[in-house]
Amino acid sequence: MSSTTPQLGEPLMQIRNLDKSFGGVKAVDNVTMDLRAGIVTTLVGPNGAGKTTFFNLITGNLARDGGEVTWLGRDIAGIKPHRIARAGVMRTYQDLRLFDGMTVWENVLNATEYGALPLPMSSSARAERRDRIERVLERTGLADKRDTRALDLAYAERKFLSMARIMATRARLWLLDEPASGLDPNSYERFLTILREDVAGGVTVCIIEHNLDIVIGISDRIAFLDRGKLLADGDPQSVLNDPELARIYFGDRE
Ligand SMILES: Nc1ncnc2c1ncn2[C@@H]1O[C@H](COP(=O)(O)OP(=O)(O)OP(=O)(O)O)[C@@H](O)[C@H]1O
Repeated sequence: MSSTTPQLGEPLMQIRNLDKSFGGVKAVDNVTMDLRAGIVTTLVGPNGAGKTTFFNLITGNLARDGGEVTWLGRDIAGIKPHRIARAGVMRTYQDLRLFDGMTVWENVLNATEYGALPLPMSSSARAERRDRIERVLERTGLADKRDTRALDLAYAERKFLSMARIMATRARLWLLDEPASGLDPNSYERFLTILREDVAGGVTVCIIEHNLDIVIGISDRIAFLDRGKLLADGDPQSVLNDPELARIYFGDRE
């Protein structure tokens, strides 16, 4: 897939009338939204709202029932997840999906092989990639753990390894599924710093998050899903101050 260079605020990914049902459950119901260059969009909503299913649909992990998803103007229907990743759309998973028997270094290296890199690589490209991984390990606090197996890392280190895998690629869109859940305050600050730096460097982020402090701390825009439907999509204050959405979010609906 080729790539063009959208300017700040232009749509990178356009999602139109996206649908997915599991049996009788409409997990994603006619969702239309844009993910715009350089913008942090937070997906919020109660458990079972369809947030992870939405990610699975736009990364090619699940086949949609209907609707359209374009990346840099091209329809990505039927394209395999690894090819969508290579085109610049990378994700994390709630359950992280690290390679537990591989070291930190090997986990990150593996991700760069699925990221938006031209293959095969010249020796200078390999050296550049090595430097990039070094820098990412420094920023995520994993430099001293490079030879440690993922299995032997602490909880927060595993979360950062899943971030490092994305950071080391040249992905332009990061889809993060609860990346900060359960982090201690120091780790959380490190996470926010990384996110802010990389967004300033041009990365676009869509993040699923339940913690409202985090949502307020990072969002340019909030998309609110409930029972598969996109109920709101706008600036953080207007979404968070909507009493009806608060009722749904906090479980006090009629
Ligand atoms: N593979 C599947 N098979 C059947 N039903 C599914 C499947 N995946 C999701 N669902 C259902 O689709 C709906 C949306 O689930 P999804 O996991 O996308 O919600 P979510 O907003 O990510 O929830 P949470 O915040 O709890 O992670 C739920 O009713 C869920 O039970």
